[in-house]
Amino acid sequence: MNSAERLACIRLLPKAELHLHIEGSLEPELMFQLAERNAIQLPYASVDALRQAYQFHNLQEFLDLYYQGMSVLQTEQDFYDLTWAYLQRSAAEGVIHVEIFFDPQGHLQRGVDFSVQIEGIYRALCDGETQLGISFRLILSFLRHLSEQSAFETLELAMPWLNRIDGVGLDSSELGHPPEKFARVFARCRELGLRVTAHAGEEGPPEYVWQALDLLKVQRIDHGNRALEDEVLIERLRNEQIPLTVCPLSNLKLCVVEDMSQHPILKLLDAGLRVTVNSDDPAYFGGYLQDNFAALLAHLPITDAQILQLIRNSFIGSWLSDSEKQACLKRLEAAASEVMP
Ligand SMILES: Nc1ncnc2[nH]cnc12
Ligand SMILES: [Zn+2]
Repeated sequence: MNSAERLACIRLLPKAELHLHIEGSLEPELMFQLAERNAIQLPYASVDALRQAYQFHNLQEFLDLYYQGMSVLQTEQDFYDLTWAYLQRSAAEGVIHVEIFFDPQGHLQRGVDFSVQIEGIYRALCDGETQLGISFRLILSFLRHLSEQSAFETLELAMPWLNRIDGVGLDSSELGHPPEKFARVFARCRELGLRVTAHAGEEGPPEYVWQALDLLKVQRIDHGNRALEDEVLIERLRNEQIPLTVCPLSNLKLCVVEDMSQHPILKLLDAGLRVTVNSDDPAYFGGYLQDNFAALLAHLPITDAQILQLIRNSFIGSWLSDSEKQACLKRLEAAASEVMP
């Protein structure tokens, strides 16, 4: 099979996405529409001019535009439209389960209530479940460049909504904001029965991955690329089968890797780690899940068996119940035996 045929097969396989910032799925076209609807002036003349600006040399340069972009999200309907657009795209790519982050502090700082955010996102997720057959988990992500106190205040605001929130994450500027800064917040979240994950080892050193595991007691690591610099850490991740939510196009756009042919995903997989493929901020990084697989196929000697393992891992590493995982894996194997015999 050539790459186009293999990609067509991948599209037909049921998949899960575990690392997706809903604000990072805000396409320039929708950003302009929402800006007009809310009478907000964007500092770009056109959709094309905005897309042109998406050239980043590091995480911070991206984050500056990401926070600026989300300023158009004002009403419950805006959050609904954003989430619904992501779910429709994902359904078209064979995604059947999503675990998405939202960044409440990025909206609270602009005066948008927690209730506005979660009502819109959650209504779209429920519609996605009934109309598109996509199950979901929702993850509240704390911004690590803000204080521990701000994270605690955000958690307080989330308390009335905990029945809709499955877990918490940690994102934003990694360097200089080690996981240990949030050890007490995460301890409280775990006490509340929330699942926990954290971005670590994207730009930050292996030490941040250790801290995420030992101090935050995370069940997953978002990114984790730099774990490869520490053999003992790799052994720990392998022994405990900690899922890594790897994001190839994100890593390329943020210069975490120089070239897709140098992406460490196959090394991580060959080391026996529970690696998954994800799109992170697809509107900013050049594509959704399918585009990430396309990039891997185009630049790495990835086998069908490795592709299947990555997709299996997306269900195994998810926060679905064991019986839900088994059902998804069964669906995957049935589809695989038809399209990838
Ligand atoms: N890739 C990323 N790393 C850290 N914080 C983020 N927020 C949105 N995308 C992010
Ligand atoms: Zn991320």
